[in-house]
Amino acid sequence: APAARHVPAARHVPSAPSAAATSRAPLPAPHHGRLWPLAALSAERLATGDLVAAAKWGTGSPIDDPVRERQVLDAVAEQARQLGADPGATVRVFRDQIEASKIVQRGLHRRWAADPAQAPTVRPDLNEVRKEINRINTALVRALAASPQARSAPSCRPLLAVAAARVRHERHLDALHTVALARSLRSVCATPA
Ligand SMILES: C=C(O[C@@H]1C=C(C(=O)O)C=C[C@H]1O)C(=O)O
Repeated sequence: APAARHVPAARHVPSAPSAAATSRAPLPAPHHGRLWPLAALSAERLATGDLVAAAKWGTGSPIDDPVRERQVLDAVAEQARQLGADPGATVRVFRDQIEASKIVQRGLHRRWAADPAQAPTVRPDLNEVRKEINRINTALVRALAASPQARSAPSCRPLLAVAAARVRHERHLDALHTVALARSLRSVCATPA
């Protein structure tokens, strides 16, 4: 039939894709590969919560610092924009990251108040710890910007749960940090729970 000449051959023969058709085909998304850095970086960020808790312990400085939180959220929104990522989704994840850090800090302060022998004897410099947090924040924004498909896929929740479990074992997280890790990852998946 003459009309058939105008139809690309590859459409007629899907079982024999040309090299061009193969390169056009979307690669299977390495979803778990995109999600586990989010769990790993979240755990790394939570570990800084221990240092922040120690920096604030015995100083009278409150755990909640709304001015610093605003700076963090504004900075990550701007970084997301520069990467062409969704600033709203990025901010949602970081609100959870901040809540999770405060869960760790409150938990440790409770622990240290109940058993002063466990309290830290050296006080880290909060400004230095925040520089480290800023580095982790930037890495986390990049990991979020690299993972929109993995985060909107139906597989996001199970794969993220597997990644979090792996991180928990690798880092030997205690109950407090395990709860905080789950809190930190609450908004990572775009799909309903
Ligand atoms: C980590 C800190 O404690 C809290 C948690 C924050 C965060 O996770 O970025 C920011 C401010 C504080 O409310 C801090 O003071 O730096």
